[in-house]
Amino acid sequence: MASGSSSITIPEGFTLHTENTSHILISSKDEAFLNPVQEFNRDLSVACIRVWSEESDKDKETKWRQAQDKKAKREAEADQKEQKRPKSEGGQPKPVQSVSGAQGEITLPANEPGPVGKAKEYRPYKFVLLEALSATGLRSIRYAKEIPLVRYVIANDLSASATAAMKRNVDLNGLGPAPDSTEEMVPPDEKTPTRISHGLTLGKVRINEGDACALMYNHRTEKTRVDVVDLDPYGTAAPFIDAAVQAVNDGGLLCVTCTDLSVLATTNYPEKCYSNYGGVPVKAEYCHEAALRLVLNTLSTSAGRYGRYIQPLLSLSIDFYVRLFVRIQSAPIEVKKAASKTSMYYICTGCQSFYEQPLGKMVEKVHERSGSTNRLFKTQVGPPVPQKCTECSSVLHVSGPMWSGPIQDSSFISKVLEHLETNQDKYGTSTRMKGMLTVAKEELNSPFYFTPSRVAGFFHSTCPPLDDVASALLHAGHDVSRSHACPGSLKTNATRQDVHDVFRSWVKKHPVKMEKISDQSPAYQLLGKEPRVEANFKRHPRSVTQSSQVKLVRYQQNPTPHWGPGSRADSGTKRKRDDNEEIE
Ligand SMILES: C[S@@+](CC[C@H](N)C(=O)[O-])C[C@H]1O[C@@H](n2cnc3c(N)ncnc32)[C@H](O)[C@@H]1O
Ligand SMILES: [Zn+2]
Repeated sequence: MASGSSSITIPEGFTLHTENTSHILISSKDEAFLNPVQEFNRDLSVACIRVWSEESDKDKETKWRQAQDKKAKREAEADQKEQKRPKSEGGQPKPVQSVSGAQGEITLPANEPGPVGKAKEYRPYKFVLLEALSATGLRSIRYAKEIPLVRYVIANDLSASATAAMKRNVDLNGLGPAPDSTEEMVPPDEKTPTRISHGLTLGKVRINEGDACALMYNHRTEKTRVDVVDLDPYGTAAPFIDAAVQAVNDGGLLCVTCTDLSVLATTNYPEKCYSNYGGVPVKAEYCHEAALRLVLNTLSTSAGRYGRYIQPLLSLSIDFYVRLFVRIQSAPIEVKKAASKTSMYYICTGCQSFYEQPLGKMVEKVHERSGSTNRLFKTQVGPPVPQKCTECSSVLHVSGPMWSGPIQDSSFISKVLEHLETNQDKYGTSTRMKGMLTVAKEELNSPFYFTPSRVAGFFHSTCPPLDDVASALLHAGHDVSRSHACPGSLKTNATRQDVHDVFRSWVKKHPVKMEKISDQSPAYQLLGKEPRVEANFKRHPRSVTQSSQVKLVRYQQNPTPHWGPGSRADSGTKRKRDDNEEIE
């Protein structure tokens, strides 16, 4: 077992790569893909899955204790009844004792243990994780070593050379089958159905060679579902999403990477974005947030087909990819709400104002007599805007449909930050993790961010300081936050007209040379309107938040030769590189 790299013998033709707790051998034949730059993605995933597992274990323990208390109470009541029955009917009075449970003081027969005494102690819930596209197995190995509640990880890859590398790496880290194990297959009572377990090794990381979708479809029944699915493909995760949303247990976690940002975050390939994600991308500075919302829309609509819905916990746009963590649950009423969390957006080609067109709405009606709430699901009125932008009269483009609901869960993110606070030394990229998570935690969930410099560009004006713009919006009664997706950006629940009014007020104090502005230009239209209220630029106390103090490291400071999503390894699955998978 490799506890420290010094004790490892490196075979000829291999080099040792160490990331955090784990070591892998890299063959000179380039047989499995590894992108060292993705250490941040793997660190973040270890932390998020760990926090998710500890939180879901706490929930399970609470439910278990409540069930124990209920059971004890039921048994106590049954015994009391028994005592009251006349002896002639076989009633047996018993001496009694009192114990405290969550339900208060419970009276139990003295010779029977109460909830505490009886308690088979609560055993923490150990979970199963499936990494559908594992390559060298580094990610799976780290999960198995660094997340205490992991029962086992199923590490899968289609490529024979990748699974050979994985086997070597799993053994190197001491996570393979026990040396005395004679079994070759996982027993049938395990989560893995026997029909797919052929060739699946035993141990804490169990290797499967096969197609990711076939494996996940084999885990879609309630009995065979796993707790966490991780998709970290080349390019898009789209082909794997239908299978993945079915393979996750209720309350389980789905982690998704997509590196095809030239599809998701530019308008160079709208047709491809539509076929992969069922939505059309945005041409505006907030394209990275739109990319997250497009992927969430795919997850939501795919889950909805199976009576399931998504709860986004953390959605990050990082370097050349997006990484999302969503909880999957089953509940018909929540599935019905999905259309009202989905919108098309009309995006102005002149000033990037956006106009939201939700696809559905939910109307709640409280029944007068019973007080019960009836929920009705309706279509939406539209369009939300005339044919031209009401701010600058430019043409509008349609984008979406995409997810318009919350993209961050601040209470989940706070827990990940708490975990990080006491475990900073456990992650090589903890400074960057803290920065991104702090901004994401405070991020407003309403779309979309803007940068004062870009808006100033539309006005042909000087650029007001970020804090001045934030203060003006706060004084006007709006909320503001930063966005993790773009340094120097602001999010607000104010409309673009409100934001533009702030700039119109700014321009009154910092005049623009109108002689240089054509009367046909968007700037002329923007400047031609009077602000409805004069902005107050005095520093607002809430303009300085925790996240304003974070220097956002959006791009890796020293891009290495591995920068970018990388190309496929020279394996059995090698195919021509898809130009759309890399963002320039
Ligand atoms: C980007 S790499 C995975 C990197 C890995 N998750 C990590 O963190 O190092 C993608 C892997 O997916 C595998 N792959 C591609 N298509 C697949 C499929 N349909 N089923 C299973 N594996 C597949 C490739 O062989 C490759 O090893
Ligand atoms: Zn406009």
